[in-house]
Amino acid sequence: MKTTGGTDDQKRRAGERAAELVSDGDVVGLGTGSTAAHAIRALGQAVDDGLDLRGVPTSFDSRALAREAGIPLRSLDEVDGVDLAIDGADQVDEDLQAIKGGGAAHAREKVVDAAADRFVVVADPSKVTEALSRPVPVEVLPDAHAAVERDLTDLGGEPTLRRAERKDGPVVTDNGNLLFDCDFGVVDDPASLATGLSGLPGVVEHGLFVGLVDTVYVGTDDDVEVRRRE
Ligand SMILES: O=C(CO)[C@H](O)[C@H](O)COP(=O)(O)O
Repeated sequence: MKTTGGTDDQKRRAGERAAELVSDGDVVGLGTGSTAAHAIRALGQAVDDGLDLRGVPTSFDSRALAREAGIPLRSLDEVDGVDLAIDGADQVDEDLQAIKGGGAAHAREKVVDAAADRFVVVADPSKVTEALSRPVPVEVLPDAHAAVERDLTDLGGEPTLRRAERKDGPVVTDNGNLLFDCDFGVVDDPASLATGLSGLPGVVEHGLFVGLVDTVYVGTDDDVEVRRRE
């Protein structure tokens, strides 16, 4: 369930500008998706030019891309901390609360992004909204999917099992789990919905990122707009 209302140029501007934040010696969380990919490629170029950094990938795809770009990689348990994480988002509101998981990678993304001293979202203008309203991705243990589906409905959502596009059957995440996209309409109180979702047995992780994002880089047609959490 990918959305991509913005242009590749807008995404590239955001990703490349965020990559400039990385300093020599940094450990960098490498996000997933088409916008974060621009940051990964720019970091690969910086490594080529002599920058010393280690990347912590958030998904199968970001690992493959970073490897191809020549970025030295580490897993989260091999580093003492993460200086900066750069990742995309499906929607981000005025308080820098975000919905992620369009690429089904939000569980690992949340672990890496939350571990970072600074978490920067890179986005195009189509991702910026007054209030979060996209369906929230919810990763679930396969054996629990029927029970979680009922619980999500009880929470006021309309869950849809995400199905694979080029295979019969559901999307299976990098962690071997299933995924619901759960429509809650406009999310008036993301923090309380996040608490409710985290409390459901069988839920591995949900795509609401509340209180985690420090800065958003929005690539426009000719510049990058920077939004910071107050
Ligand atoms: O959360 C994500 C993956 O799980 C992505 O960061 C999000 O879907 C944005 O992707 P893109 O930059 O391609 O629009």
